[in-house]
Order: sequence, then structure tokens, then C-alpha cells
Amino acid sequence: MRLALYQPDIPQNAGTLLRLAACLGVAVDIIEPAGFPVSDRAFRRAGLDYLDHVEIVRHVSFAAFEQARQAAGARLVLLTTRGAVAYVDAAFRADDVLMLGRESAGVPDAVHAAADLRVVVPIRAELRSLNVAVAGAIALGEALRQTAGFPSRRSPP
Ligand SMILES: C[S@@+](CC[C@H](N)C(=O)[O-])C[C@H]1O[C@@H](n2cnc3c(N)ncnc32)[C@H](O)[C@@H]1O
Repeated sequence: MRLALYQPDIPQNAGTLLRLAACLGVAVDIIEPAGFPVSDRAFRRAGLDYLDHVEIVRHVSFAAFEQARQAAGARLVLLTTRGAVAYVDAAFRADDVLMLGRESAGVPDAVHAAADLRVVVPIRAELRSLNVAVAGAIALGEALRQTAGFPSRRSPP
């Protein structure tokens, strides 16, 4: 299981998702351009102290990301408010890539069309969307539950 952040534009949300990924043991793809610097140095300067515990792969474009994903034979599961399937009804696979759109604009139609599965976290009809990190946490939790992918429990340090 991996998370993919499509052109993230709010560093605090990316930081929250990177920490989530570190804690749950999933790698993160960052698809550039982002709205802020996404180098290790920039993340460290922003105080992300979980950086050493998460594998981050940066892609210069969606096309470059797609090349790597398709070579790995992984499905692209897009989290989107326009999703056809509620996340609890989706059948996740252990090697899925869960993609989150950018905070300001989601993903373009071409990315939407490239997804193998489009998943929604159902929310009240009169409200627009969840925070991207919250949507990611909800869906990743379900995906790991289904695929027995949670890390084993241990005592806190
Ligand atoms: C703030 S939302 C983007 C809103 C944007 N204006 C749009 O129309 O897509 C940022 C990202 O969070 C995720 N997201 C937010 N709410 C969601 C929901 N209810 N179901 C699935 N994904 C959601 C999606 O990946 C979305 O692209």
C-alpha cells in the first residue's frame, strides 16, 4: 500500500500525511509540481521529525509517476468527492496506490480517467469536502484493515 499526493499545495497537510504514512508503514509518492518545496531539507526545516521513518518518492510529473506505477503493476485508487464507490464498499489490494488530489483543485480530468478505481468518503450533501489528510487517513485505515496491512502492535517508546 502506498499514498500518492498529487501536486500538494498546503505543507501542513503534506506533513500530516507523511507522519500518517510513517506511523502506518506505507511509502509516499509526491507528484510535482507542489505548491511548496518538497525536498527532505525543506521538510526537516518545517520540523517534520518523522522523515527518517517514511519512504518518499518524488516524481517530476504525473506521466513519470504513471510510468513507475504501471511498471510495478499497482492499481491507482483515486480518492475523490466524485467517486463512484464508497470507501467501505471498495475492495482494496495490498499493493494499491491511494491518490489524494490537491487541496485547491483536486485532480484534472485526465488523472481522474487514469484511475482504476474512484473512491469517495461519503459526507453530507450540502458540504464540499473533507480536509485532504483526513480523507487520506479514513481511506488508508480501511485499506489497511482489509488487507491486514497494519503494523504489529508494540509498547510505545
Ligand atoms: C480539499 S479536497 C479538493 C477539493 C477540490 N475543490 C475538488 O473539487 O476536488 C482535496 C482532496 O481530498 C480528498 N477528499 C476530500 N474529501 C473527500 C471525500 N469526501 N472523499 C474522497 N476524497 C476526498 C480528495 O483526494 C481531494 O482531491
